Amino acid sequence: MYYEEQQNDIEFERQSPLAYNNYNTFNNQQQNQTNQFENQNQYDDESLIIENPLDQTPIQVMIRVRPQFNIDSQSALKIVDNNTIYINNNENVHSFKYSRVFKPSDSQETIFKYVCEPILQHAIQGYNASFLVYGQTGTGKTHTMGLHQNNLLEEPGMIQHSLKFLFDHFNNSQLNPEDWSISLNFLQIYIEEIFDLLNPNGQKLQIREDSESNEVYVQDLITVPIKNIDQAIKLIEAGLNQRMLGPQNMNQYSSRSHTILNIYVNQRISYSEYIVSNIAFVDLAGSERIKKSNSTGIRMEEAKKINSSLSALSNVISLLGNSNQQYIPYRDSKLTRILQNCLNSQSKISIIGTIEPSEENSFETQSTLLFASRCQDIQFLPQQNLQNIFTMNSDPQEEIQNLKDQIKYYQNKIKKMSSSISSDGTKFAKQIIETLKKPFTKLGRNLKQAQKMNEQLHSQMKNKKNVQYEPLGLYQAKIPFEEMMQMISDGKEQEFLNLFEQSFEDIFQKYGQISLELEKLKEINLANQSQKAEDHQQLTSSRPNTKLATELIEYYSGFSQTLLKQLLESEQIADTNEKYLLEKIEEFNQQTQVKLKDIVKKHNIKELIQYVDTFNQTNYEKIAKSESYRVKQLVLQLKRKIEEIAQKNNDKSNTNVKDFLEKQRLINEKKFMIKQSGTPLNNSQIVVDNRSSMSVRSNSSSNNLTQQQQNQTQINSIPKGPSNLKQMMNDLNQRKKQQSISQVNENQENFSSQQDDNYSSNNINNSQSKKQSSTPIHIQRVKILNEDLIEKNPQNNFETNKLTEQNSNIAKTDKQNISEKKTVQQANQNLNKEIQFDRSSSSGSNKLDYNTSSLSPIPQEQQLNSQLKSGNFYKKIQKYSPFTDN
Ligand SMILES: Nc1ncnc2c1ncn2[C@@H]1O[C@H](COP(=O)(O)OP(=O)(O)OP(=O)(O)O)[C@@H](O)[C@H]1O
Repeated sequence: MYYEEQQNDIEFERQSPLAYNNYNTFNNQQQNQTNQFENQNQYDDESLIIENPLDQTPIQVMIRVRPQFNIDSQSALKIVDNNTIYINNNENVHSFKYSRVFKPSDSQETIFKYVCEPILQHAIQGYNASFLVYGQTGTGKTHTMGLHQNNLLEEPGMIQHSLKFLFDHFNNSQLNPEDWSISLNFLQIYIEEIFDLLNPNGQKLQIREDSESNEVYVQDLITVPIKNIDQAIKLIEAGLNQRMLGPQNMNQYSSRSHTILNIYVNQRISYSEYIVSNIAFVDLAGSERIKKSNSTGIRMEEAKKINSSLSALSNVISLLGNSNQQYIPYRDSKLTRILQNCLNSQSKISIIGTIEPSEENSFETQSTLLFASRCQDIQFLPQQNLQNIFTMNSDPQEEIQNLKDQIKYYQNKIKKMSSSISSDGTKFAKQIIETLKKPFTKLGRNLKQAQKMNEQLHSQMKNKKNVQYEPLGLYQAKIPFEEMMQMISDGKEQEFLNLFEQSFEDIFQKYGQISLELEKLKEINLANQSQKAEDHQQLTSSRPNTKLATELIEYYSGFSQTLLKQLLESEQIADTNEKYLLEKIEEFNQQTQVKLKDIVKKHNIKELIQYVDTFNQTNYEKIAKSESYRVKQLVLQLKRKIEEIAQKNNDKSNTNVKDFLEKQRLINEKKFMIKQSGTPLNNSQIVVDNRSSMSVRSNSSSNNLTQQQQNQTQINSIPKGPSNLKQMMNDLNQRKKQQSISQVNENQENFSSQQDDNYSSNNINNSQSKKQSSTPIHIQRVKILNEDLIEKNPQNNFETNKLTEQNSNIAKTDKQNISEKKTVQQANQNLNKEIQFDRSSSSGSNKLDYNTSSLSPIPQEQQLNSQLKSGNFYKKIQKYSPFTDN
């Protein structure tokens, strides 16, 4: 029964893709009456939210747009509403519709609420479910899943939220703890081989099928029962350490394998009955074009396998929705085979295509959008070619809003960062101690040796005559590491710093004492002429100074390297040039060593401590803040961009308004003049009253001359002389000319005279307005000769309107002309491309048999548009497979 309902849903969508919105709204209305899931009511305001997954289609396809990192690049995307997105792929603008389009500002929590929660509700009733993230490398698949190795708890994604949801659900349920359990396994498919991420011995695993239940399973894959979310996180963390990552041109930490985390929910529903549901979280490897990523060798092999398995996945998913399809090619790839239990029409499948806005990746973005469309098995909605209807981001307010959203997102990130700085501080202090432990212990050992040696010398001295010498005391220094650690754990940072400084000073004082003592011994020795040469030798070489100095330098460079490494790691996002980093480390080490050697030589403990302090402080601050600094910079840049856009918009609208008002004024005057005359200029005889009056007489009967000739004659017959109107017309002509020049300059447009001619012959109105506007008109006063004629004669009215129209054309800027020409040119180009494409294509069905030369520009454009509307154009785009490297 349920299956039948689902099939009906699918059929409905297939028959009427356009009605998808209505269907959802209708569906929501129905569900509102019988909504079993009270806790989902909070999303009722969103009309297209999945309210009750049981009544929905098995596949939900969504798009998540990542924030744009490269803000210098133009955005190729426009999110129209919760379901629609436009992409501008440089040639055309295409529209796509999905169950949901998530904006860059949508949080991880929002994704969980909309994508996972309804499906998990379904899963805990015993159904299988799968969540898949698909997209170009670096667009946020791993982020969406929450599988970034060091961020499992800091930026929880779908997995962490889902685990929490499941544990919360069962802990608060009526079920006895022994009647439910959750377990998980974690695997990766790398170059078509399966590896268990929870089993470090790295054996390749095989897929098997249970002969009785026909269930597919991975042999020897370890499934671990988990009691709480902490255990789960630890397991996932351990698994992620084994995941295949590869430095990829497009993403530094690119995942080169498909990763599948299976969560199994077991529930005992009666004395003898259990239900088990399998929820699969699939982080697909990043799709990429091999050419663009410059992959070679093993990377190329990886990329090929990734692309072919993604292709198989797309096939399987698109066939699932087809009720007539008997055979689903699960065996085409390991990915589809493993997911067989969750990828079927009885399970819930949720696919998120991840994309990013920048223009340079628009090709890949379009591939993801096409893949997603194909998966939802809903025919593409009629693809409007929106070219020249709107320009991407043409609305500055919208662009500003978009940037503001981004700022909000980054400001939240900064807030989070600053709250984590103090915990970073504790982490950092612990690291310092760990780093210090070794060199301090060594220093302690050195001191012991020095003390021993000193005692020896002391006894030697004692035996010598005339020597006045008292040893200074014990030199052994104990560093209270345990105590320090405790202080850090208790958050007593100040106390720790005091103790640290004190111990440090203590050890250096002792070091100083030894030096002093040895100096003294040396003096005595030298004073004692009887001292043998070898005694002297022994004394000098055994000075612990050198040893200590070396130790110190070693310790400091080790320590500083650790700091530097952290610093550079946090800066890596900003600069990933490895050579540059190595040089920086080298330079830094040299500087530190020189400085330290210098300090050690001087035995200046205070300076040394000071140096360490400032060094630590500046570096620590840098480490802790470099990331937030980067983000702050980004926010600043975004704000500047907003100002720029607002400024531009202001300037533009100001000039637009001024221009518009001026033009309006001139046009009105002209209209007024014509109205007063009652007869259009081009169809009347103008009688000039030399005593500053001019009469216009209807001339509809005297039509021997062509319209243009008449105009010209009439205009030429107007006596030249200064007047306001003349001035105005001249001004208008002048301004139009200037506007046209600047417009042309601005757009770098160069139309050949040939094109101009062609164009003007096809556009009489424009050519006339051009000619009229470029001819100075000298009118002093216009007098109506025959008012009645105009009122009574419809022909005259028509002509008046026509002239008014022509005159208003004068005020049309050349910009419009240019853009119209552009439309025509572009349409021509597109059509030519299409025709070429079709000629080279073997498929005859879409073949266009246009004779380009016989077509005037405007009909060509119409044909192209109708072709686009009928879907032919789109079908061709569909032929492109996102996985083949063209
Ligand atoms: N929605 C988002 N908001 C903020 N940052 C994001 C978002 N999506 C991705 N990122 C950041 O972008 C970078 C790349 O994301 P991620 O590694 O998740 O991409 P991916 O698609 O999994 O790439 P690959 O396929 O190469 O593994 C990461 O630093 C991640 O934190």
